[in-house]
Amino acid sequence: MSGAAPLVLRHPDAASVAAMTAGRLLAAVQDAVVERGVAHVALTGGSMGSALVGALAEHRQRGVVDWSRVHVWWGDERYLPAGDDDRNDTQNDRAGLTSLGLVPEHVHRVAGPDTSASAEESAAAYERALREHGSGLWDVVLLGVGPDGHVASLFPGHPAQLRDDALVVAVHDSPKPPPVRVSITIDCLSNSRGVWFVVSGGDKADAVARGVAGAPAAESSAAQVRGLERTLWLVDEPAAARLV
Ligand SMILES: O=C(O)[C@H](O)[C@@H](O)[C@H](O)[C@H](O)COP(=O)(O)O
Repeated sequence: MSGAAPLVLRHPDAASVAAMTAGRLLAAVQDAVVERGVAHVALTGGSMGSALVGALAEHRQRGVVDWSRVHVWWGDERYLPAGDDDRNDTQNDRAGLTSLGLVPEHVHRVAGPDTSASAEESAAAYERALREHGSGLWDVVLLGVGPDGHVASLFPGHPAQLRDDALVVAVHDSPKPPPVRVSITIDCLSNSRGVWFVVSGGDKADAVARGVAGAPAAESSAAQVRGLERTLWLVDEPAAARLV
């Protein structure tokens, strides 16, 4: 398994994971903007994804970042109309994303059925946007982790999990509702300086242990993703319960 070995950072609870990750992300984004003039971050859905955005929006030091130079993307999106309550970007917006000072053109949203004919068409469009507006290397990819070890919309044992013929794929019959999604692939997620897993809750303890240990793909999508420079597992104590 190539990439940086996982580094586990334990926190007392979910709020602490979100707050500490927000501080780390501000620093990483500031470094990227100062060093390279731009930062590309892939956000995650789920409760920890929105908790992180909320912590960013409330962070007293959020103003240190020139947000006009930051591009945000989503590691996955539910294939639902723009503004739908169950979309990851809608939930992130409501958590405070739109208060950061991002340039709307740098907030790269996945097309839903209201602006695309299919999830496949939406995935192809998102891939084109990545190739055209991305930097070829993520600065930070943020990933929540499901109890089954899924990340983004890549589920162990699902046909889309190990697709390596595209950067972005359509996902049907998702075990986690809603059933149709668009997801960045494992290879593309791994093409990042940093991959940061943000995980809380005892129901994730097995998934965290398998992810950190490098379990096979049939048991863990998380274990297949590592950053080129850093792989961080930002977890609370309940989620760390099965770590040796
Ligand atoms: O679209 C999604 O559902 C998310 O991207 C998904 O991958 C999420 O990150 C995990 O299911 C963890 O979700 P929680 O943090 O809510 O447990």
